[in-house]
Formats: sequence, structure tokens, C-alpha cells
Amino acid sequence: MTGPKALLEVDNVTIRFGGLTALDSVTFDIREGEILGLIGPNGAGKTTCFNVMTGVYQATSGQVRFDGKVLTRLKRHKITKLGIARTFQNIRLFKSMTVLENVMVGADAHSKVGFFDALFRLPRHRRTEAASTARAKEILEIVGIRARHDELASNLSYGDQRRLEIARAMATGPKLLCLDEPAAGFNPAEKLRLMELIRRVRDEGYTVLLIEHDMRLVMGVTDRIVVLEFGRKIAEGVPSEIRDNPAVIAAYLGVDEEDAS
Ligand SMILES: Nc1ncnc2c1ncn2[C@@H]1O[C@H](COP(=O)(O)OP(=O)(O)OP(=O)(O)O)[C@@H](O)[C@H]1O
Repeated sequence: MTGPKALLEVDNVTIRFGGLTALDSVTFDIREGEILGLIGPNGAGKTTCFNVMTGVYQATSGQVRFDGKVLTRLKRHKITKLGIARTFQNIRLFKSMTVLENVMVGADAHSKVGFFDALFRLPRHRRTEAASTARAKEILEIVGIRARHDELASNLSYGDQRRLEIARAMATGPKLLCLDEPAAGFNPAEKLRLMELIRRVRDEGYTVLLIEHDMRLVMGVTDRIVVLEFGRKIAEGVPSEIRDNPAVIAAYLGVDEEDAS
């Protein structure tokens, strides 16, 4: 097969919580450089899928591979180090730190400088700090809030706090950036700006996984879409295929497939 290689492969993943099968033999991949949408009605298993990819949950069976490496049973920080970063549905910033500091915390998770270098401010630490400050400002520029780098995170508008969350995830230097409902609480104008930002992030070389309820946003920004319902993959394709897929329409309208077609 030619074309972009699979960066992340979800291979036949099942996860059960007691009697509930939250994911049932789910298989799909995320290709390098694409924006993949993961959608489905409430309770379909999207967040669970995210949590399996990022090491929060362990799959009952099946495998997740990233860049060819099996992620199953790896700890969360190891997965971050391999190059997967995420944002959360609920904003999780350090509100009493500045915007820049919030991004630097993300970069530090990846820093190669040891504890003693930092404690005694050895030259290696100072050089690394200067480089990570510069990189953090670049990232803030990409997400559009560089001018506000000195302000407390709590002073930012809701929309800018979401941008900062994305910046902080980018600062860990990921290959894959997973966005969990980034448009929650946004008005239509903010959603349009978010679409531009997601495209820009991809153009900067990141691969993006997007979980999002807003169909217009998902259809407008993704290259491909995977649809889950009751823990099963019911469709996969480019946005125009998904828009016209009777099973997807039925899942969203909550009617039988025959009735929807
Ligand atoms: N830790 C857990 N323990 C038990 N059940 C869970 C757990 N996490 C998720 N579930 C269940 O798994 C199913 C899938 O939930 P999940 O949160 O992944 O869906 P979702 O598609 O992300 O939904 P939403 O759009 O509402 O966020 C639900 O029935 C949920 O109650």
C-alpha cells in the first residue's frame, strides 16, 4: 500500500467495564499528517478509545500501536514521551501560572535536563531554558496568544484558555495531538477560528485526532472520520461519505437504519 503511513493503529481493541463492553473489536488507524475525526452519539466509546490510546485504560484485548510500538500496558508518561499528547474536555490549566509558564510545564515534561542541572542552574540548564522559552513563544504564536504570554492563565478568555491547552499539549513535542471536544462552549465565530487553528497545527507537522460533537466543525476540518456507536465502529471514510451514510444518520437520529435510508 502506498500513501501516508499509519502513525497510530487501533487493532481489534475491546474494553469491558464489568458487564459493559465500551469498545467492541474496534480497528482503525490514524495516518501521518492527517486530521482524523472520531465521532458518535453520547456513550459511543469515543473518550474510552482516547483513554486506551493515552494509557489511562488498558484494553481487555487487542492492541494499540504507535509508530510501530505496542502501547498496551505502557504507563501514561511513557506514552507522552513516545509522542502522543492530549487536551481534556474540561480545561486543566495552572490558573495561577502565567500563560508562558503553562506552556513551559508542558515542555519540561520532555526536557532532558536533570534535577541537579536545574537546581544549581548549570549552564546546560540555562541554555535549555532559553531554548524552551523561545520554543514556547513560537507555539503561543501558532495558537495566536503570544502577546498574552506574561498574563496569568486565569485572566484569559475561555476561548484563549482552550488555545493555551492546545499550546501546552504541543509543547511536549508530540507527533500525535489528540483534542477532546475542543469546541465545547464555543460560539460559531470561535468555532470558525478553532477550525483555522486545527488546520494550522496540522500544517505545522502534527497529526491530529479530533473528538468533537459539533458536526459542522468535524465535517469542515477533518480529512477522514471514524464513527462509533455502542462501542462498535459503524463507519469510516471521508466527510462526504460519512454525511451520506445511512447507518451514521440513523445513529444520530436514533432511528432504525431502514427508516433513515
Ligand atoms: N471507567 C469506567 N467505568 C465504567 N464504565 C465506563 C467507564 N468509562 C466509560 N464507561 C462507559 O463506557 C461507555 C462509553 O463511554 P465514553 O465516555 O467512552 O463515551 P463517549 O462516546 O465519549 O460519550 P460522550 O460523547 O458522552 O463523552 C459508556 O456507557 C460509559 O458509561
